[in-house]
This record gives sequence, C-alpha cells and structure tokens, in this order.
Amino acid sequence: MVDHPLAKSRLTAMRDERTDNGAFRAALHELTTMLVYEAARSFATETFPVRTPVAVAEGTRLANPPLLVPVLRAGLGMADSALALLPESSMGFVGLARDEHTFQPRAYMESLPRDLAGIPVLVLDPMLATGGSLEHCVRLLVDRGATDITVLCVLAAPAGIERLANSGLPMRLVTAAIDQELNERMFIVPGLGDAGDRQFGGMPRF
Ligand SMILES: O=P(O)(O)OC[C@H]1O[C@H](OP(=O)(O)OP(=O)(O)O)[C@H](O)[C@@H]1O
Ligand SMILES: O=c1cc[nH]c(=O)[nH]1
Ligand SMILES: [Mg+2]
Repeated sequence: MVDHPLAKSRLTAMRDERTDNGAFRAALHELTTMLVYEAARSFATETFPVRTPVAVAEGTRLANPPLLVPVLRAGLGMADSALALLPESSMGFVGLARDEHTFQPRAYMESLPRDLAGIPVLVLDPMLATGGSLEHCVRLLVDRGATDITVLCVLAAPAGIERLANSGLPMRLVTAAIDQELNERMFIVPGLGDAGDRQFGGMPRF
C-alpha cells in the first residue's frame, strides 16, 4: 500500500462528492504518478556509461520497460500519467463494463500484443471491488504468457483482494487504500463512487 500524505490528500479529493469531473481527473493523474513511482521501485534496472559535460558517469535505465494496460473506462485516467513516467513503455487496452445486476465484467475491447512472455505488465484500474474485472484482465494477460504482472489501483475492497489472491494468478497489487467493504450494489464503501462516471460522466450502457 502506498502510504504517503500527498497520496492521501489526492485520494481525499477523489472521495469528496463535491469534486467535479475535472478536479477528479486531475487528482487521479497526480495520484497515479505516485503509485507508478512506488510500483517502479522494484523494477529491474541496468547500468550504462553516460558522458556528462565533465566526465563519464554510471547511468541507470529500466532493463525491461513494462507494457501499460489501462482497463477502460476508468483506467484511462491513469494512462497518461503512467506513460509520462515510463516513456519507453508501450500500451495495450482492455475494455470491461461490470453488469449492474450480475456484477460480472463484460468484455467489449481487447487490444494486446499476442505474446507477453518476458514482458512485465502494469495494469491500471482505479477500482478493485469484487475483483471480477481485474481477475478477467489478468487472466487475459496470463493466457498470453505474462508472468510478471503488477496491478495498480486507487482503492481496493477486502473481497477483491481475497479473490485475486485465491485466483492463483501471478500478480502484485499496489493500492493507495483498502476500504471497509462492498455494499449491496457491490460499490466500495466508503469508496468514491463510480470512477468511470466521476471522470467522464454517466452514460447509458449498451
Ligand atoms: O472489481 P469489480 O467488482 O469487477 O469492479 C471494478 C470495476 O468496476 C469499474 O469499472 P466499470 O465496470 O464501472 O466500468 P467503467 O470503467 O466503464 O465505469 C472499475 O473501473 C473496475 O474495472
Ligand atoms: O465502488 C466501485 C465499484 C466498482 N466500480 C467503481 O467504479 N466503483
Ligand atoms: Mg464504472
């Protein structure tokens, strides 16, 4: 868990029901920068000589930049910030919409490299509620050969964390907070509402 005063203040802005869509997106962008910074702490690096105006120094770069995978829609609000910190990365996309009645994820888009063997993957989705959506997404990645998967969330519910842990899928979770529970509509409590709607507005589901 990323436990930092600045991360907490951005999360507080996102929770506040008075925060409008623009300010919500701005807080999510900034919080994502912090989450990526923390998640990248364990990324493998390699060194190489770099010439300064004075002498040669030892430079450092990521040995294997990760594939970024925002889960549409809500994960889109994390994509730009993640790519700004990891400009060498490529991006794939997964589109999932949770059914309002069954709470099962419905996949409507998938744009991923065919072979992910040897490629670290950073999944971006602000919300881990029941865990159905992220389990579906990570399974897609594992089916393509990914073994090094980090999931970046803003808020996680205990039920979702447990579901991912019990799935047996290889992944590491980085989150800004773990909330109490889910309500009868499977929303995180106290949570922040619907992270997609709060960024992009409500829309009729097709
Ligand atoms: O853990 P779960 O119970 O599966 O719920 C979490 C999912 O719900 C939200 O997406 P949503 O389905 O609302 O789609 P949206 O991003 O288009 O709003 C969120 O971004 C996750 O993907
Ligand atoms: O609380 C929740 C649960 C699922 N998806 C959201 O956007 N928010
Ligand atoms: Mg939503």
